[in-house]
Amino acid sequence: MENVIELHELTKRYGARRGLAGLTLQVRTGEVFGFLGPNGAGKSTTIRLLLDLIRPTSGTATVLGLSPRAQGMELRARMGYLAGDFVCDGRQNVRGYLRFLGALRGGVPQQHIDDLADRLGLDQNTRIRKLSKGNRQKVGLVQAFMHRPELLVLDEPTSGLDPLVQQTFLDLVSETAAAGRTVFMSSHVMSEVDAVADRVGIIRDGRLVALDTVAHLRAGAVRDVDVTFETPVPPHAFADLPGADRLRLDATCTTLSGQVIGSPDALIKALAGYPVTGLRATEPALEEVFHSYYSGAEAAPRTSPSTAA
Ligand SMILES: Nc1ncnc2c1ncn2[C@@H]1O[C@H](COP(=O)(O)OP(=O)(O)OP(=O)(O)O)[C@@H](O)[C@H]1O
Repeated sequence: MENVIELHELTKRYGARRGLAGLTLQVRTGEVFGFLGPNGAGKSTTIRLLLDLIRPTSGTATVLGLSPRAQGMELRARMGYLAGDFVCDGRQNVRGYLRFLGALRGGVPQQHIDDLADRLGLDQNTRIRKLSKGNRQKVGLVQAFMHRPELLVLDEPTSGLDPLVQQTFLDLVSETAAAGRTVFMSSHVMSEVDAVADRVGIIRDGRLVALDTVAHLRAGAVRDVDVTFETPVPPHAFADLPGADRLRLDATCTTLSGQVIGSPDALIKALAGYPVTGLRATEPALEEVFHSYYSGAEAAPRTSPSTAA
């Protein structure tokens, strides 16, 4: 199966409100797909439609080759799901609750549960209602991963988790993908999507506004650079570089500063002809690329006030 999720012209209206407006999207087997978008964009609506928790107004969704509506039971056994508003029965302790869910899924080895709980730092002896928000979220993560499903659908999975646990979560996602399984996760945290996703879809007002590989998005991202030279370089030394209008040589011709879009390869090769004493380059600001989609602009490079070198 090439595509684990296939959405075709999926539309959901809530009365007069629009939840989704004709979403067409494919998620490939074995990829980590990051689903991004501002508040109210339609991420949770999409995810609920995948699980048949709500029904579309029109359009179709196919998950693992099955219909969420007609084959929901089979589908849920093969999926792991973490809801954005994960709630669980507060009376049980964590171990009892996870065992119960494992039994519902046809039996999950206790070792899987214990390993996940240990890695996430979740005490299974605590009563669920006594858990903090972050620890409840860990319960949600364990139950989503514990049966090693073919497809994980995670709605805002790191909400409430501290940075160390977030990193453990990212490791779990990477290991899942390495094992050939698929992860579809919504997120507001661009850095985590940047860290683990193969592809990113950005949704706004119920529509897909961008769909690309993270590598490709990064190729259009901006780096700030500063270079200092031991002796002055010719005033037009870098004027022929692609994007040279974003680079500025100072009056003494000993400092070059500005921005590079995408690969810095051409700049590095041009610098090799001169005595460089200092070089600073920031990580590509992928967040800016995302934000340009969020706010409605195309992913155009930001405009620069700098003058040509
Ligand atoms: N049960 C509902 N009744 C009415 N409108 C709804 C309902 N659920 C969602 N909506 C509307 O549908 C749109 C999409 O909401 P959705 O929850 O899918 O967005 P989201 O991208 O998950 O947002 P967030 O990041 O805030 O969780 C919003 O305008 C929201 O107000």
